[in-house]
Amino acid sequence: MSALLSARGLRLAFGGVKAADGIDLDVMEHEFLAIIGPNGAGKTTFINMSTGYLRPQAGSITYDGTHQLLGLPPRRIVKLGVGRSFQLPQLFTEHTVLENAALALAAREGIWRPFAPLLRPAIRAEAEELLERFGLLHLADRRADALNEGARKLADIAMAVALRPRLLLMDEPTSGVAAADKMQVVETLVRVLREARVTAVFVEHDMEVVARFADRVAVWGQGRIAALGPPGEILNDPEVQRTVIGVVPNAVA
Ligand SMILES: Nc1ncnc2c1ncn2[C@@H]1O[C@H](COP(=O)(O)OP(=O)(O)OP(=O)(O)O)[C@@H](O)[C@H]1O
Repeated sequence: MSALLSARGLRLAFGGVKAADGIDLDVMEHEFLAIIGPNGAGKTTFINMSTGYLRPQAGSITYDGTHQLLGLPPRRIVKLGVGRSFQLPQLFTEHTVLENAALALAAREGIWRPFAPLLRPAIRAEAEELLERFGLLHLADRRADALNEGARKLADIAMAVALRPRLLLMDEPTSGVAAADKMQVVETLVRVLREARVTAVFVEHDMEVVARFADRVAVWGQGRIAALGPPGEILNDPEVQRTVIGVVPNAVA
């Protein structure tokens, strides 16, 4: 496996707060890498720096061996194959799930006229196929603001997947999802992303989700990576259990 994303020496301070204090990280092609850590550790900042939403004061982020991401605007980074989802889903709430999917596909194709996408049979068919993969086809005609949080999160990630990313960075893909729905959402995500051979980085506070989803776990603490390794090792590390505030990790097989 080779590194798809390589971060080196990332530094970013907001006043006296060091949100990134020397981040070195390789994300390996096809892996699912979880980022865990206490509130304010700099997890979202790393995603924001990798996707063009924040520019570090020092360091580099190389994508696919050749592309230097720093300084590129978010849209260019998406075009290179780096997608993201946000903690709060970014759907067009007054549109249906099918319209949202079609709009994402149309954006990928450079079609920006509102409503036109669904008039194109090829886009409509691809939108339906996308929703089918995410188990959302039965909700195609539902307005996005009428979905429960689990479906909303999946629909949001479906829009990111519509852009055909090679690397997808997800900020808390299960936050706000009812406990009863959480594992179903995770199972769907794992299946779709594995099938599409997408490399995934995701920030997560639920250690059960991390144990189920991650190949490796990176522990963030005060802008630094405090530990990195397989979930069985990291989640059972007493130091990690102590420092990842408010989380008592379940035993991992
Ligand atoms: N745009 C900004 N301006 C000022 N301070 C910021 C900005 N973005 C982040 N910070 C600060 O940087 C630190 C790291 O924030 P970040 O959101 O990356 O943490 P996090 O680990 O994602 O936390 P959480 O788990 O609560 O989402 C925090 O102290 C935060 O207040």
